[in-house]
Amino acid sequence: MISLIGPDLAAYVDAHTTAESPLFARLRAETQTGLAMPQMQVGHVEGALLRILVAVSRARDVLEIGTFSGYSALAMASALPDDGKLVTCDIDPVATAVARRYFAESGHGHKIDLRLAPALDTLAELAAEGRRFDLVFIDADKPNYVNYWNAALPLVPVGGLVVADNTLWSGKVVAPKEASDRAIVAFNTHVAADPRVEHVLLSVRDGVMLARKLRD
Ligand SMILES: C[S@@+](CC[C@H](N)C(=O)[O-])C[C@H]1O[C@@H](n2cnc3c(N)ncnc32)[C@H](O)[C@@H]1O
Repeated sequence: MISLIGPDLAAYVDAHTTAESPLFARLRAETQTGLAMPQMQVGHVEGALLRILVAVSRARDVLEIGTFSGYSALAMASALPDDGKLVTCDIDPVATAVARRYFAESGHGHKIDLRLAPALDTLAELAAEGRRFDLVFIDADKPNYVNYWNAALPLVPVGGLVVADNTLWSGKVVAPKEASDRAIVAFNTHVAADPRVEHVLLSVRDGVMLARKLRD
C-alpha cells in the first residue's frame, strides 16, 4: 500500500473510513495476489474519497483514465445514479479482464463503458462524440498527465471536477530526480498555472490533486 504517513496512522485512517463491501475486499485481494503492480490500485480510503466526490458533486457522467482492475471505476460507478455513465480507459487486457468480471458482478456494470485503447485516442473520440464529463479522474501513465489534463478539461463543464492521482509521488515531488518525478512536478505546476481552475493538493494516499473548473 502506498502511504505518505506511517503504518499506525495509515491503519487509523483505514479504520475510520467507511468499511469496504465484501466485493471490493475481494477485488483488492485478487489484485494483490493475481496482478503485477497491485499497489497501483487506489484502494479503500481513496476509493471512499472518489465515491463521496461523485456523490456530492451529483455527477452523472464520469471519465476515468486508467482502469487497471477496476477498483476506482467501481467505487465511482457505485455513487452514480442508475442512468449515470462512467467511461474508463486502459490498454491492459489482463487487468481489465479482472475489472470486467467485478463490474458485471457489482450491479453497476450497466453504467460502465470500458474502452481498451490508448487514453489520448479515447479522449479524441469522446471529444468528437461531443461528450461532457462532470468529473474526470486521471490515473494512468504519468508522462501523459499534462496531455490528459489538456484533453480532458475542455470536456468538463464549469463547476465540474478533475481529480488526479499520485500527485505527491511518494514525496519525490519535493526533490525530483527521475523522469517520472519530473512528470508529476510538471503536472502540478501546469495545474497551478491554469486560470480555469481552483485546486487543492490533498495528501491522501500518494497525493490527490482536486481541481474545480471555474471558467472555460
Ligand atoms: C495506476 S493504474 C490505474 C489504477 C486504477 N485507477 C485503480 O484504482 O485500480 C494505471 C493504469 O493506466 C494504464 N495505462 C498506462 N498507459 C496508458 C495509456 N496510454 N492509455 C490508457 N491507459 C494506460 C495502465 O495499463 C494501468 O492499468
